[in-house]
Amino acid sequence: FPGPQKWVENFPIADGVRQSPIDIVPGQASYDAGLKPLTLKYDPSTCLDILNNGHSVQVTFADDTDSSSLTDGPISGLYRLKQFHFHWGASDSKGSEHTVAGTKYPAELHLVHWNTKYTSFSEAASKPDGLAVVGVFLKIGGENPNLQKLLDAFDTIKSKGKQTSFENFDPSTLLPGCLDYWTYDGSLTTPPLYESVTWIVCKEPISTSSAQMAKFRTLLFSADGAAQDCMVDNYRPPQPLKGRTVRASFK
Ligand SMILES: CC[C@H](CNC(=O)c1ccc(S(N)(=O)=O)cc1)c1ccc2[nH]ccc2c1
Ligand SMILES: [Zn+2]
Repeated sequence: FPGPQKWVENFPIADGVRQSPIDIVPGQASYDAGLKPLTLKYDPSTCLDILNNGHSVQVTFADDTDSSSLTDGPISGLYRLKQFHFHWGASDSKGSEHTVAGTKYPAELHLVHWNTKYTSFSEAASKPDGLAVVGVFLKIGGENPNLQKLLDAFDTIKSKGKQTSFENFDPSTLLPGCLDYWTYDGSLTTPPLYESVTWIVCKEPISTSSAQMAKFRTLLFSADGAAQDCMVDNYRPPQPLKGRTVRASFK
């Protein structure tokens, strides 16, 4: 799985017009009074399992009903929650995919939703209005007890391909108190880099501790039995804006 600089060889869209992540410059974002507050309704009983997919740690949800969904905000219609995952660095000085006026956070949470005008995530994933991803920055502060529930499962999913059941987790416990956001048209940040994502990046970070960040770094990119390769720096750096507008839901 070659690094971001090589992706263009197999995925030419890596040089496309709406690639993600980007550097968000608050002073250049345009406030849009027409943007609605986000409506995020999550049902913990839809939480299924936690997986090391070789690129990140992912918590997957049952998406056969509308019970965990995103509506309003910058989108129209209803998008169902499919999964959430994280990106993080080898140290607390880097790790987020989006940056804010050049500032990197130690990690970034992505809550991935798909547009129910399509019949499945896989169908939606390649459509220009197919996905909506809510991004939440993690900053170093107090220990996060809600995050700890995830971290406690990491020992059983250390290597690539490992997964274990993970039930009754409420992803809204990982959201910041204030849901002010920036939004722009972008892409998946890993191959196939489809330009199918309405990005919704929360202005307010959530807190985590340095010790909790260290726990993320105990995961492995490598499968059982292979040479141990620590899962760190699984973030794509910011991509060219190419004339896109970033809108703010707040003044
Ligand atoms: C269509 C891609 C998908 C796998 N990738 C993802 O689901 C995904 C989701 C979110 C983000 S991010 N960081 O932007 O939030 C990046 C990647 C995917 C889904 C089903 C598939 N079947 C075969 C291949 C295959 C690939
Ligand atoms: Zn992501």
